[in-house]
Amino acid sequence: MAKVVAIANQKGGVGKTTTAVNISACLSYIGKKVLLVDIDPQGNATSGAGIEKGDVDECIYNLLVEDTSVEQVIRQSSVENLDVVPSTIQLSGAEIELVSTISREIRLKKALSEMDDEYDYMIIDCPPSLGLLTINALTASDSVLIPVQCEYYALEGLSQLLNTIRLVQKHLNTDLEIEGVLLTMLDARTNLGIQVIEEVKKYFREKVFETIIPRNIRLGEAPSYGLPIILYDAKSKGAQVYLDLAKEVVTGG
Ligand SMILES: Nc1ncnc2c1ncn2[C@@H]1O[C@H](COP(=O)(O)OP(=O)(O)OP(=O)(O)O)[C@@H](O)[C@H]1O
Ligand SMILES: [Mg+2]
Repeated sequence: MAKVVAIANQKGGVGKTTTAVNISACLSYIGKKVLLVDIDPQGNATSGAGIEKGDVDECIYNLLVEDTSVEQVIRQSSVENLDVVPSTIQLSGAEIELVSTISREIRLKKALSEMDDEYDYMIIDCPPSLGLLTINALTASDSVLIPVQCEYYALEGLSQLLNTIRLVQKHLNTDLEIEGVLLTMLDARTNLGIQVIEEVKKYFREKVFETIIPRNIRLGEAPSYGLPIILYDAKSKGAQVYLDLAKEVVTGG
């Protein structure tokens, strides 16, 4: 049985995709079979995992809206043991098209359950919104990992996210848990970063991952080569911290 983890925060640019791609690659690196599911129309996780979006015929859109089987959509990535359900800009229309679809919130869950025995982990990269795509991700997941950027206003918007998680728990997925809160893009040279860490820990307590992701130039560069950090620069700080995070997730940290 695969463990399904959604990477979600409706705030843009907090490190969701960087985390989804790199935790997926690091889980594969330590021997797990992983499916990275891109449910963001921007398709950044797709290209970050080395898949050329222009070459994708059938993507997650077809799976959500047209009942295409997940097997038909899955692609191999540049990493051994890591497969991808790609997304393209086509998905941007899905939210509106799904509105009139029967069981619109459980489309992804149904599709992924077909592949449940094939993988150890499924990691879902969510878009920066709390619409039907993110609801589909939360409904399909066992847990949600929340990246929070170490900057001023870090906690802003999190109450809306927690509210959405509670609604999903109540109506669609009673078993959904919070995997943890991940602090990202820490600039250790500033006091602000330290303050944000304290603030987030005060609020989320033991739910905060021990691993903190620093700002690391190599992490920012890797996507333009279509490579996860563990392949782009295995010796970098970025590779080390995402490997630590993957281990924390596996051991239940
Ligand atoms: N730890 C890091 N160090 C340096 N750059 C980073 C780090 N994490 C993310 N970035 C860069 O910051 C930008 C935003 O990160 P990312 O795309 O992962 O965020 P996101 O939450 O997925 O954004 P969106 O909400 O648009 O989907 C990207 O250019 C990424 O390469
Ligand atoms: Mg993203």
